[in-house]
Amino acid sequence: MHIGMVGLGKMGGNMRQRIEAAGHTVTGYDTNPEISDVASLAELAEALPAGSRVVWIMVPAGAPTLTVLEELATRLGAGDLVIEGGNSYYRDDQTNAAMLAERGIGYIDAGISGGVWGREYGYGTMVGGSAEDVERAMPIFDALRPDGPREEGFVHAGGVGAGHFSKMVHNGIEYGLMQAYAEGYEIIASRSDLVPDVAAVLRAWQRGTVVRSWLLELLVDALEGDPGLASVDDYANDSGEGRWTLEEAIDNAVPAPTIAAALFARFASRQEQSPAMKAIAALREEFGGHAVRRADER
Ligand SMILES: O=C(CO)[C@H](O)[C@H](O)COP(=O)(O)O
Repeated sequence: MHIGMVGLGKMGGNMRQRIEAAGHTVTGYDTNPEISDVASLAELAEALPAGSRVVWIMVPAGAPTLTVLEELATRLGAGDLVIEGGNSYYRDDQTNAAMLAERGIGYIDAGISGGVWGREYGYGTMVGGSAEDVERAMPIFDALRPDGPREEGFVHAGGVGAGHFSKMVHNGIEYGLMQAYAEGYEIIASRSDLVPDVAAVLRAWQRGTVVRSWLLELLVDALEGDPGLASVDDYANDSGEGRWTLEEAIDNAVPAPTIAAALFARFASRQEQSPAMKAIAALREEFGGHAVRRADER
């Protein structure tokens, strides 16, 4: 197949290489002219066969994705297909698909997991859209997914939105798993008098144990590269998927305390001081006369 790829950053650029390694042709567009094959989205559309163009969008979620979609709506036409591969909110997919459908342009939302390692190991791929559109793009999905049985690295999860919905929940789980490993790491590290090499314990968990996983391997790699994670600040950002997962849990009255705690722990990491903990310390003093550590005693 010959497809267009919009966004050639660390995800799109690597995905392009994996698609090409499988024998397909990719014409790429990026706002960075040094890595772009064409100068504009208009040129990208011209480089592909009209009426059967497939264009994969791999740019940051939100405004950048919407900007590309709005321009592609004017550059593509009936019979063409857009695959949106960023971490977009699944309800936005439904709006975007309706906007493109008015022009006869198909739409697939693709949740992609694999990070910077995906080029080598393949990308776990979750898609939403019509059976016809998904079938048409299947050679590309097959190129991207990990080697092995298709159903263990790819799913056509449902209609438009189902791919990004599945990826959103995947990322919510990611929050909870990372938080559990991080807390376990801190508890072991707090007893360096008893266990002097925390990384050795985590490394030993990589085989045979019930908590072995790729995230655990990555944590061991990080600790081996930077013992004690000395160069990393204790500040954790989030890109929105954990929040959306929790909004969905609330809307459907699904208890999700682990994912909620993991998200709130990230919020706490961004505070220099905690107004809530100040209030707790002040209240303990008010009702019980309990000692308060003053701000200048830090
Ligand atoms: O999709 C991913 C991994 O599966 C991204 O790395 C993820 O979006 C990072 O999310 P956050 O910034 O919220 O931790």
